[in-house]
Amino acid sequence: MKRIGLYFGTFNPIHIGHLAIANHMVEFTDLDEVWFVVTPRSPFKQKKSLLADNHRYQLVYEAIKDYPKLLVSDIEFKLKQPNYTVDTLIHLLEKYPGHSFSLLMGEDNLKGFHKWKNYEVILEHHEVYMYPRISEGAIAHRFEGHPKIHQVNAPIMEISATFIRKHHALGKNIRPLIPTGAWEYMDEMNFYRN
Ligand SMILES: Nc1ncnc2c1ncn2[C@@H]1O[C@H](COP(=O)(O)OP(=O)(O)OP(=O)(O)O)[C@@H](O)[C@H]1O
Ligand SMILES: O=C(O)c1ccc[n+]([C@@H]2O[C@H](COP(=O)([O-])O)[C@@H](O)[C@H]2O)c1
Repeated sequence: MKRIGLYFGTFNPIHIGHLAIANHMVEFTDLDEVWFVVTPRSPFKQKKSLLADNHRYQLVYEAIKDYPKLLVSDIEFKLKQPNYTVDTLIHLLEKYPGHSFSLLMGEDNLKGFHKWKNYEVILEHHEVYMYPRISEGAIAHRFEGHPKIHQVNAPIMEISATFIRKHHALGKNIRPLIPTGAWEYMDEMNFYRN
């Protein structure tokens, strides 16, 4: 049985913070692979300056192509929007009965996890690997010491895609924040210029 860690996100665009987390998880936990699941529409997010699904997918692909244990998935492209993780997990289990699927989640997202669709169902069937983020608020009591939620001491890199999009459009050099292959594609395609 292959142990897969799922890293859900819009990746608009992918940046070195995402890559560092995915790589840390696959190197320092029992996971065999991490799959970046590119989400067409996240339930709680506005569709602001969101690049087309295939372009965000390609950016992730370019960023991870030299990392054999990291993969990208388009499983959500054909599913109903907004994309609820519980529904995608059901789909993945049907498609890959021989794999086990865990979730990678930042501490910030765990703080809002009780608002996710059927989060109890997710926790019943899947492990969560939580990594630290600088954020406000507290983790809900019900998740503290939860047997399915594992804390991983991954490095904290406080970079956001919003910052990257904004400053790239203003003409700032944000190149070090984007993995090389993804940067080349983004630059060539003129993404987020205005
Ligand atoms: N610097 C970072 N370090 C670790 N995790 C991050 C970082 N930035 C975002 N994440 C997390 O990675 C996942 C995918 O990120 P996503 O692309 O959806 O959001 P984002 O990078 O915060 O983008 P935006 O600024 O457009 O909202 C989310 O769970 C998000 O919380
Ligand atoms: O299933 C849900 O109810 C749900 C609610 C919020 C977020 N998610 C997933 O978490 C991912 C990261 O969320 P966000 O809002 O930090 O970009 C997003 O791409 C979705 O796949 C899922």
